[in-house]
Amino acid sequence: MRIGVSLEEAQEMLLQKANMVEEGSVSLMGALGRVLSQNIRARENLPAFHKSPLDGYALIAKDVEQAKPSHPVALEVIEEVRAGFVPKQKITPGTTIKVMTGSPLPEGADTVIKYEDVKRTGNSIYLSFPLKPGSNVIYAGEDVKKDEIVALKGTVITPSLVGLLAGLGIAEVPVLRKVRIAIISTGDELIDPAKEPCPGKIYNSSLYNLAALCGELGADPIVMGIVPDEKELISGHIVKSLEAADILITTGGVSVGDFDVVQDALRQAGANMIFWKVSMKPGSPILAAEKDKKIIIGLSGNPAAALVTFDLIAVPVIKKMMGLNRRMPPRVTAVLADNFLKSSPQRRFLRGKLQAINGTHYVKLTGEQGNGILKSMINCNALIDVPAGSGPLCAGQEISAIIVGNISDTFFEMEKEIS
Ligand SMILES: Nc1nc2c(c(=O)[nH]1)N[C@H]1C(S)=C(S)[C@@H](COP(=O)(O)OP(=O)(O)OC[C@H]3O[C@@H](n4cnc5c(N)ncnc54)[C@H](O)[C@@H]3O)O[C@H]1N2
Ligand code: MOO
Repeated sequence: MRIGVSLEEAQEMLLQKANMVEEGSVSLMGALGRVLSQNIRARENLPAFHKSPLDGYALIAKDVEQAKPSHPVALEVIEEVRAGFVPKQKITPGTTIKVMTGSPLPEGADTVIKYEDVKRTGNSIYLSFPLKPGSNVIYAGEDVKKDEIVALKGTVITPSLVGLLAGLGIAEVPVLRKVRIAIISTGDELIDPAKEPCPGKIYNSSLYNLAALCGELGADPIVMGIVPDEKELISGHIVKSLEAADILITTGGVSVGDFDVVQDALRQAGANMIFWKVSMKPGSPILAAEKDKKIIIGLSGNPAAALVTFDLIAVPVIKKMMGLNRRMPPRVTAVLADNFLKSSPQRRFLRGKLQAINGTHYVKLTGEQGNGILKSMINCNALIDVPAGSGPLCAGQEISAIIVGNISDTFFEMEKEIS
């Protein structure tokens, strides 16, 4: 076991060990938010056939090249075709077919003119101006060409992709199975928020917060509940969790107190320790272990510390298991909007809100920064990365921040394929 690693070493060690879950498929209606396990290639052109974008008449442009108001050109209407039906006849010189918006372009036609621009008398229409060949035609493959890759494996299925796949006639989508994440909260002091308050006890906030974060990521949280600070009990829950889940997250009991027994419980459960303690604040006592190729991350009990380390260390691991190409949170350079008067002997992450004001990125602190403060996690979308050895920070200075949560990270980086 390594004791006292950098954040980047911790991330790298766990990413190397994380395994992607298996591939499956899902029907298109349930595909939103899932991760593609294969590139999606169009089997057909979209649209599949040339069609009319107007209610009008399909014709051969050459037939009307001499049309003028003083010498209108007449064409014979030989058929009418509605959207959803195929013309039975072919257009030959001197003829036209009445079409509706979305109708297939009749064979032989190269142009469409709208109803309002012709005069109809009986079975004839009269045009008083010429049209360029190809006017008012939607061509087959104009949107997507047959065999074109429309979505990359390792990306999340968005509502617009669901729409595009439907347009391409793809009803079953290859995706990775949802990652199952077991969550255990350790601590004699914890009670569920549904229980009556009790002297000395506190409500278990982290379990709810972490389960919500797992759900937001697109994973399935398996809530194992509260386990008292007893090695045997925790060890039993670790074994049970790993039978049901792909990865286990615990909170509490990772420091040096008499009842911080998670490390012993992991050993008793047969897990091998990977690291303990990361040089950062908050969340430094975090530990990681492995059993049967499954990763266990023990977050510190302090709620904000647990959440910050979950974002920075657990999320990239979970994203790799989910099959996502982009695992690491994006980083931005921004201007600090507030003073932060404490020095930072150790590397520190401050909770902030990234905003763009008149084209400049600013990060405003979201409130008190104590390791148990929950309120400043609300509205936190960025963690300011304060290097070890920094003095007080002043409003207006340039800082580096890591984007967390569900701000679309496509905003920060171009998508590329990872094979
Ligand atoms: N002698 C030392 N004491 C501590 C050190 C140290 O280096 N030497 N490190 C401190 C730091 S830093 C942290 S962080 C904490 C981490 O401790 P644990 O991971 O063992 O966490 P607990 O003691 O179990 O809990 C800490 C705190 O958080 C509350 N808590 C725990 N779980 C939850 C939950 N699910 N929901 C809400 N609140 C929770 C718990 O009641 C404690 O107040 O250790 C320091 N101590
Ligand atoms: O990890 Mo603790 O939250 O550094 O104070």
